[in-house]
Amino acid sequence: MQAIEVEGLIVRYGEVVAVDDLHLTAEAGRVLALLGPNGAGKTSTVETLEGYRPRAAGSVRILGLDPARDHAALTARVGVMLQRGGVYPGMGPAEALRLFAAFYRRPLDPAELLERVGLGDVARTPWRRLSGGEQQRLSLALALVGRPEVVFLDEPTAGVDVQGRQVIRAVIAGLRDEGVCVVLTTHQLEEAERLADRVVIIDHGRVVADGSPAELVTETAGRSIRFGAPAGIAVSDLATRLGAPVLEVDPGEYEVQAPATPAAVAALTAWLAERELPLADLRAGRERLEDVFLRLTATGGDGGAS
Ligand SMILES: Nc1ncnc2c1ncn2[C@@H]1O[C@H](COP(=O)(O)OP(=O)(O)OP(=O)(O)O)[C@@H](O)[C@H]1O
Repeated sequence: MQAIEVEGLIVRYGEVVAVDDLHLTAEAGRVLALLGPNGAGKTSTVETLEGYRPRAAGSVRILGLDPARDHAALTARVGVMLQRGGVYPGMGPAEALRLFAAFYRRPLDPAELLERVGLGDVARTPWRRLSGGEQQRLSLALALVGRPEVVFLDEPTAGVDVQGRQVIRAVIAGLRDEGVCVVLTTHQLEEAERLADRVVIIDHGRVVADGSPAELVTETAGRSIRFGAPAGIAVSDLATRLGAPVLEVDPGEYEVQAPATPAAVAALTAWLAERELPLADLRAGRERLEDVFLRLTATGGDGGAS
């Protein structure tokens, strides 16, 4: 059984279709990152999966249950990390965690959990005096105290410093090892690349790509050659030589729109050498996840479904 199964999900706000026939599955012991530009439908999707938003159509199963119908049963098994907030301003992390722990039958030990998220030293500091990064780590701890089997994390490392990010990454890796299904939404592609086993890119309420970070970048590997050279060089005869369009995509950054075969790369470097032009950079291989993301979401969502 998949931890999460979504089929044909549609979420509407009046006339606005925020989620449009979305299909998604997620496994236990895996970290799935939901990526998409602003307004893509990530929050609407996640809130529906959490059982806080009604759906217009489609089927959603979380641990085999329907989050709308079986909300109470799922609350005990699903952890939701909210963007800060949710804690009385005068309450310290230790007290907040003890309070939340009391809602669950088999909670984690609050003191141990505080150490795990690196808040042992500020256990008694009132919430309003915690730094943004500490508040964020407390939100994470609150989502985990009930030993959830599925966890939804909304931008878990947003506004967190480097050390704090490392703590959060380690906690997420630990959840995966314990067999928890982790779904995180993020705008930080590097974070998705680093943390997630699987990345699902959403645009206009639909899935436009789905795969491991490596699959997403290799799928598109070698479709073009990028090189850096002096800005403004005349590239029309290079295009003729290669039999493919050559564009200056940014000043001094060029793209040959042809497969990155050894012959094409050799012809390109020979052409530069004949003109004694320096080669600042040459990329014939993989795109970064960011390039994949921009390409898939820049054209109105028709960049190619998986
Ligand atoms: N309460 C609402 N009423 C009307 N339209 C809404 C409402 N909430 C969201 N929308 C619209 O639905 C679409 C999807 O929004 P959603 O918040 O799910 O996207 P998102 O991917 O989470 O965006 P972001 O990255 O900005 O958080 C957007 O066009 C948004 O304007």
